[in-house]
Amino acid sequence: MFFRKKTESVTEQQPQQTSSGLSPLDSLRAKIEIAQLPQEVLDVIKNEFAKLEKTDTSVAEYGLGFNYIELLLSLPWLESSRDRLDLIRAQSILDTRHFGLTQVKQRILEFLAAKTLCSKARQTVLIVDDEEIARTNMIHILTKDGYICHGAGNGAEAMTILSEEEVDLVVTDLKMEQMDGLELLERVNQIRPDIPVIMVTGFATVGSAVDALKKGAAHYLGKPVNFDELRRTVKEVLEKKLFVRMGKGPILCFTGPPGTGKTSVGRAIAEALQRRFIRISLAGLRDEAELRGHRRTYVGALPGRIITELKRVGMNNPVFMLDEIDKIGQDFCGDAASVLLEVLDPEQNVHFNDHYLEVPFDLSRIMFIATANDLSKLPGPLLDRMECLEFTGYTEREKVHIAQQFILPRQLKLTGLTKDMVQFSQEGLVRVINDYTRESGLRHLERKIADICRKIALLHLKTNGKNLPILVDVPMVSQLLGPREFQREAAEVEPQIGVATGMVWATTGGEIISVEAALMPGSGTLILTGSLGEVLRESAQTALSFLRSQAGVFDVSPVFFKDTDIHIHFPAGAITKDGPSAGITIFAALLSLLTQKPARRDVALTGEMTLTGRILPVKGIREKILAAKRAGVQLVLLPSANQEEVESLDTDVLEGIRIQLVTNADEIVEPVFGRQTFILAS
Ligand SMILES: Nc1ncnc2c1ncn2[C@@H]1O[C@H](COP(=O)(O)OP(=O)(O)OP(=O)(O)O)[C@@H](O)[C@H]1O
Repeated sequence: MFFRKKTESVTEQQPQQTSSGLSPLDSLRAKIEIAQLPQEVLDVIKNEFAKLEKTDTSVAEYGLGFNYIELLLSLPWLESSRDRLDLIRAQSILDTRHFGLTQVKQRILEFLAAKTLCSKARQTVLIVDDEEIARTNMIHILTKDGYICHGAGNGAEAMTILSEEEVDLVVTDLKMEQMDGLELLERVNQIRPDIPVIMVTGFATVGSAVDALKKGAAHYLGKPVNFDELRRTVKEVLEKKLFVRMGKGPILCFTGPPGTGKTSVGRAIAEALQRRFIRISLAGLRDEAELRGHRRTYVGALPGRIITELKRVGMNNPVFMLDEIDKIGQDFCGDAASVLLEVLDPEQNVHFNDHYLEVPFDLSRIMFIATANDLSKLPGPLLDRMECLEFTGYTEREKVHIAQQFILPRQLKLTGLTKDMVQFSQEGLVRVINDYTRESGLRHLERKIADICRKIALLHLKTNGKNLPILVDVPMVSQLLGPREFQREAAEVEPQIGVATGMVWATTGGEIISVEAALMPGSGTLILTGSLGEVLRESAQTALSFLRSQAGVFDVSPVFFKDTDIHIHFPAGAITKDGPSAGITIFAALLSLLTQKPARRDVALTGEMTLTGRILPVKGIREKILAAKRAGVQLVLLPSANQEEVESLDTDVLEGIRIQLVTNADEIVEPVFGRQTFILAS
């Protein structure tokens, strides 16, 4: 056996001889000899291999060292796919895969346009050499490769050119009159640290090379210059710079409720660019080591998920989606924001340190996209670096359209059915959307349609293909999916005393909540229950105080809180509720309770309330209106300050629902309780 004892699980997988007849060690040596890797990685591998040769195959370190070298050899250090920067094609891919999302698509195309221009701009190289022939030859070779080249005979001339021209790279001789290469390097580092310098010299010694690299040279070439090596090095250094430049700018972060197309748009971007696509979920990530790997000294150490995924796809420039970045575990061990910034920031991720690898890996070529349902959960420094694109919930009409155009064809294909075998009526789809799903996105709708397709496939086989095509209309939907799962709760319940309908924004999109208030003998205590955050508790206090201070205006007893307790409850404990936007709904529930007048349940409210009864603007208007429509609400009361947002909404969103804007708390009385229900004291 090749490995024994402690590394038994590794042992069994390692053959004594490879299929080529070589021992595993010889086979590894052969792989190292032909490997095309960056020099610093090769150095580490060779070092490690030398240790391996001296290690007894029976000890655990042998297996660990072997696996380590194999991993280093298998990573895509230099393998990148060539970007296809064709905007018309990108637009067509985005359009054929996704309905709507106009603003998101537009922003993505702008993003790709900037990248296209950036990648097409010619880069400029400054060649500094006192030997005219060497300088001219280098200029000739690099000009042929498409670079704009300038020449200088010494460091001083080079500094003049640098002050006048935009230069991307300096290639300089070491020994020169007036100002030599090292001094030039130091000056460039001081005034333009973003310009890399490649040092070329005929007096190549290890000492001078180390000196130049220590002072910050990007590379070191011996003289006479091997032109192939020069071209390769210049290309490598400039490409790196270009990737950093292209990667600069904000990181895209897709936000919005689940199932609104964030992941599939990410996939479409990868397809448009012809890059590989990786998606990892950060939900519940607890330990920095899951991203960055464990140090090799730990038993069972492994590289982190980023490196593991790069190895899997074999390219170093995929579109990498960091899903649910807002759901990193609360008990994260280490500083989540700084790890993510190190991964995402092109300035820092050029030298990404995976603890297992020990050699920095360059992540700057990767196009990272983050997704989040709730931006408020993101640490500030991280949020600052991101450009957020909002994916909003879909209207019923949009859902029907997407189901017909995208989801249905996909599900029919997956179940082996065709359009000739099964047809969905529009009403059938609307029934599925309204009675079997309650969501902003399309996740459950897709699941329900898949469910129907599977049932029809079974029916088809049982009946030997008779009764084709099967029409999925309203009765068929009920027959296949059983009793409806959701009710239009606002439309179908009677008005009740002490209960008002509100709209809240949750990470799953807009939601309808009912706020319940009850009065009981007590000592003037306000009891609040139902997964409430601190801000919401304060809103309840404010609404109560406003009502107490204005008791006469609203025709309630001025001492209603003397020998009583008031309990306000927010059912649907699973939705965590916070934020000030329920203030006006709490007020409506309290007013109903204290005046003993039932509040209309098909009127939904949202708005922050001040102690003087003013109604302040709130967020998530579109999502809240969509949620109200899903629940069968007839009239929505919104703060007047949200008027502009309401006016910018698509007609599709506003169809089938009435909107009334309100500025003060007393304006809600008539719509919620009906005309002349009780008299407001003037
Ligand atoms: N505008 C759209 N056009 C066509 N299909 C869509 C659209 N939006 C979403 N879909 C489809 O809905 C399904 C769910 O989308 P996706 O997985 O991308 O959602 P998501 O926003 O990433 O959800 P989560 O936040 O849960 O990860 C996918 O099958 C996707 O193709």
